[in-house]
Amino acid sequence: MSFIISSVPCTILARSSTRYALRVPLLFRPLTSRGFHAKVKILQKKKFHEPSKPIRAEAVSTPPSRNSGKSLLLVASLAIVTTIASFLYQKDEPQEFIEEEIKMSQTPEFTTEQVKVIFVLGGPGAGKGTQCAKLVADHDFVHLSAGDLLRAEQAREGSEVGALIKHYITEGLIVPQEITIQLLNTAIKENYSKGRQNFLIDGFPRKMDQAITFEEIVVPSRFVLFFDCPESVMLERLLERGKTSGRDDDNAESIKKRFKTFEETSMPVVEYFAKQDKVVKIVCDKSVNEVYAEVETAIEKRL
Ligand SMILES: Nc1ncnc2c1ncn2[C@@H]1O[C@H](COP(=O)(O)OP(=O)(O)O)[C@@H](O)[C@H]1O
Ligand SMILES: O=c1ccn([C@@H]2O[C@H](COP(=O)(O)OP(=O)(O)O)[C@@H](O)[C@H]2O)c(=O)[nH]1
Repeated sequence: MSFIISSVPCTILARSSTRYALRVPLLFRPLTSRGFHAKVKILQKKKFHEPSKPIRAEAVSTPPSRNSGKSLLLVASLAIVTTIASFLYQKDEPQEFIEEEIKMSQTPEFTTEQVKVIFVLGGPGAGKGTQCAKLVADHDFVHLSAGDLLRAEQAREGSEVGALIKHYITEGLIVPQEITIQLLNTAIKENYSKGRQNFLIDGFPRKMDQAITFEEIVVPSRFVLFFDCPESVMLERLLERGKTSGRDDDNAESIKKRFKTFEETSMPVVEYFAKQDKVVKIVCDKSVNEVYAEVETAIEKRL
């Protein structure tokens, strides 16, 4: 098997860590696989548990007794061991996973003939879900909303990542790509096995790492529908949606955070695809049907 570590363009690779390049192929494993769970456990530890205090700190605060020569030696040894252990703990992956990851190739799971993906991007409340629903009603598309998949996983009984997802969504942050891409990849595979080939991937990718990883290991996208909408319009729509959506993040505080994340983290993704001439911009501050007319034209031209 060839040892291709990454085909990411150098400029992008330079911005990401080497460990990122090694990490990517974990996503080929099913949601229940050992590798995925190991990765998720690492994520949970990183986000929700402070590393335990080194024993050294407690030892120093205890005054040594007179015949404490041996104890001091023991404490010193423990301090060294603890420091080494905590250093190792901070390192993400156990070595065995890194080695396993390097061995896996990075050919996308599907060709662009097998699976046609349109990324649907735009700020929160821009109307992505509304337009996707209309496309599904009129055309042969599978609509995969990354947010819906994450919310379903969050609500799934026994999910090991439910709490983690809830935290990220409420804070308006982007859930680690390992989770989202795994969910999308599984959904695409399931639908492809039933003969479905056209996919609207709604609200994804929202971060550069997701964009690169998905195209490298799942399938390159055909093009991007980008819903361009003023924040004031999105805010009004989200607050209205919040009255009935039951979503944890359709409230003023979360919305503010989501806008910030969109500008800082997701707009660079739109710009990245725009440089590849893959973005069709849709002005969405119009009626649903007017927006839809533009969307249909774009689909006819680009798919
Ligand atoms: N063109 C539009 N004009 C007015 N309201 C809209 C329009 N498009 C969507 N909405 C409403 O705005 C809210 C957000 O739309 P939604 O499709 O859920 O956005 P997104 O998926 O981008 O977060 C929904 O309540 C929806 O009914
Ligand atoms: O690829 C994704 C898509 C969504 N989210 C999270 O899910 C939330 C809701 O996304 P969704 O697309 O459902 O709603 P929108 O904010 O576009 O209305 C986002 O704010 C993120 O916290 C994420 O982490 N990664």
